[in-house]
Amino acid sequence: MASPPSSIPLPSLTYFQVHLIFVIPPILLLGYLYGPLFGRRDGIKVGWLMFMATIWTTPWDNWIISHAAWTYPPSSILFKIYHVPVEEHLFFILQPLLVVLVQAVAGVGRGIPFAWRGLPVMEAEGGGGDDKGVGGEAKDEGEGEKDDGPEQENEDEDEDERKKSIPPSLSPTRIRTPPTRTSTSTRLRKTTIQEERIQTLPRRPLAGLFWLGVMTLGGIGLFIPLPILCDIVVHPVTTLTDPRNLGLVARNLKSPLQYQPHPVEDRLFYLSAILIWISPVLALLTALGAKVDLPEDWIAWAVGTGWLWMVDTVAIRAGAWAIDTQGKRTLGWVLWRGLPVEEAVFFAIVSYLLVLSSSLISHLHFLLLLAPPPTGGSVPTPRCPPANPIRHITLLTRLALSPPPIPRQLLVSLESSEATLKAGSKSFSVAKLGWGREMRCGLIAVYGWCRVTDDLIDDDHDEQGEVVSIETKVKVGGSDDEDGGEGEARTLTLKEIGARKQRRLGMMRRFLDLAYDETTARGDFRQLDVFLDTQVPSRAYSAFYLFSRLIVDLVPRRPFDDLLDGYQMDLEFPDKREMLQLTRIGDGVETGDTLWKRISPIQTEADLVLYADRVAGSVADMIIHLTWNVLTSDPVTAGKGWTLSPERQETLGQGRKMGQALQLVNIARDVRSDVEAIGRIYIPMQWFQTRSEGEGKKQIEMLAHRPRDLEGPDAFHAPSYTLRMLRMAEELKSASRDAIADLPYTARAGTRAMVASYFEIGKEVERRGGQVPSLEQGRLRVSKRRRLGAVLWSIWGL
Ligand SMILES: CC(C)=CCC/C(C)=C/CC/C(C)=C/CC/C(C)=C/COP(=O)(O)OP(=O)(O)O
Repeated sequence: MASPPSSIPLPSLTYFQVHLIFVIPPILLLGYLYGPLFGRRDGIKVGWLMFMATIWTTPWDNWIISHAAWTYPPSSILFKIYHVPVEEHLFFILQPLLVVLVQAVAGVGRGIPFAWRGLPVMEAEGGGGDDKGVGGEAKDEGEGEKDDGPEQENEDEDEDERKKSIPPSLSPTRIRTPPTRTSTSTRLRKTTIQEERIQTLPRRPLAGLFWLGVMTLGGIGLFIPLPILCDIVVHPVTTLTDPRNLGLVARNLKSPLQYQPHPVEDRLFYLSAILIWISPVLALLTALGAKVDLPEDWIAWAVGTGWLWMVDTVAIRAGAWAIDTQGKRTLGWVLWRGLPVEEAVFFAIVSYLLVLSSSLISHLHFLLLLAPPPTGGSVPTPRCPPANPIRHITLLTRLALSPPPIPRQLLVSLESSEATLKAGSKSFSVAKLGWGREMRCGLIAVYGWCRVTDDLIDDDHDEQGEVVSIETKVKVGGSDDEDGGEGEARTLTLKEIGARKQRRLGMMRRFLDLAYDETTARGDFRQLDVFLDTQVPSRAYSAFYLFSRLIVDLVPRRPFDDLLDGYQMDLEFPDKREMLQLTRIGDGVETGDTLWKRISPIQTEADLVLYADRVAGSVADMIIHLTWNVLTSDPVTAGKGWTLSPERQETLGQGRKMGQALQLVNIARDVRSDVEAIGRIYIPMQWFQTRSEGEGKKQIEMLAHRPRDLEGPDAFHAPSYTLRMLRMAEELKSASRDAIADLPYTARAGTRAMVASYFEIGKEVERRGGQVPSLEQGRLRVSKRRRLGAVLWSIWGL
């Protein structure tokens, strides 16, 4: 272990210079990187750790220095407060900042900030009116089935799809039980299982005891000097009865503050002092359940420890401070190049404590989001902890002392929704980097629901974008059928497919009714859970469940209704075959007003903006509500009727415009592929009508019937439409961009990232002169690298 200190001389450094050269620059760099995400939760966490480090360490540090375990050349320091140099006090503050920032940067993509798989499931409680999900009455189910029977029958084909689309590690998102004759009991059982709860912060008494043991060892090392300890091992009786030894130990035990080290040597002094000082805190935190178990925790520990070892080595060798290596107060062992073992232990164990505390605080912040403790009244605890540090810490302490168990399904749903989004939305998976953890979690819930509902309405195409619903075999029946049979394969007619979509839309509206129902708001999820179990297709289950448990308190219903109105507009388009007939204009069909109207519900630019507002302005609305409720102490709640101040109304309006802009970019990109895949033309009919006589008719015919023809006099001329749409998008974007500054600070980077990620598509369309590919030619894609570049650039406001 020991190696001789290197003989290469180092220029001498003062303590402050050590900070300036080695400690402050990495903090500034990490602070710059993480700054846009550094919010209230991080601020209070770091502030708390700095405060605790200062009050816990200052008396100890004074005591150690007064016993000369280390010393400072007078020329190395500015001044002392009692025994401790002011630069040392600065260290108490900088070290937590450094370690927490490394952990935050290393874990920036992390969703759930603790490992939970493998934790035991608590026993499901039965009965009760609150969030137990058990005992859904047969009556409720019967009613649900009566209303929605046909939908359920047709949804069974979804089960196979679900299995394909969800990564095996995350399956099952919904726990299925084998089909039985008595479907009611099956469903009740399913509901029971889904409410299994997990204590994510189980107490760790053994770990606590371990650290108490270490503390005891520290005590022994401190109060019984090493020479006496060695004598005890060799001659226990004589040593333990020697009055001189007993006198020294007894005196120190009696008045620890007047502690007298062994006059000649006390080589265990510094090491024991470290252990006795830090172990009680570690014992308390680990007993409460704190754990260092995620990769980023270990990265932060390793980087923090390694860096500070390096800094310490350099500082000692440059004479900024000196550790007693003569064997009076230390073991005199050197780990490497002049770093005493005690210093190595000190930095390793302090970094460990910091990582442990920091991950515990993140854990508590997350519990506050998923399961806020009741306030006593009917008002739920805000999901954003208070800005006032005392109230903030008090709330976290309350949670640490009685951590709420979390429904297992909530954690499963969060992970599976994130995985679905990762596979389904390129823009989102890159843009989410700009958001802090709690917001990202809300976004996954909101965005996941929008995504799966959109898929349920639009599932005319499969993963590869191939049309599957026209003239295709759709299996009806399956494992959930009453008779448990496999069901017969048969072809659904277009009419049936249309009717199925309408039923799904109806199902979504009924879901919103139940989710925002007063009973649910009071925490009684029974009716809702029966609905989830019986009416929601399996592949959509996680997203609906997540919505019901997380979103209802954070986002009002209105934007979701808007979204469904947008879907309704989608359903007003003719089906593909009809569209192809209607657009066979050249075959002698006259394009009277009614014909244009039958081709698309989007007749004018205003209709297009209305559509974009419903399907994407609404998403902006949801996100903005999330930011207010997750990131500020001034939440917008159901209790206050979701009322907004005029300033917030203005921001919301601007935000919706931004959503519209992003949707227009999306539509521009997909003008050809939408026609091929789902038979829809989102270009306002007016744009065709106002072209020269015959030209508009020809253009729409070309688009509908030969979307793959990119060039030639008879090809659809996409740029005249796509570039026009992009201009509209650009105008909306410029009008609303400044409003991003009115969002909460830590929402700005994420919003900019979203905008940048989606607008990269627009830039690509423009770069191609407005020409967009058809489905067969491959969807226009922006490489992940380019998106990432745009997102990172926008996050730092560059
Ligand atoms: C300006 C202010 C105050 C706020 C802005 C508020 C925000 C974040 C607006 C953005 C809202 C948003 C993300 C709308 C969705 C737009 C859209 C085109 C969605 C299509 O998404 P996907 O289908 O997932 O796209 P890809 O699959 O192509 O990635």
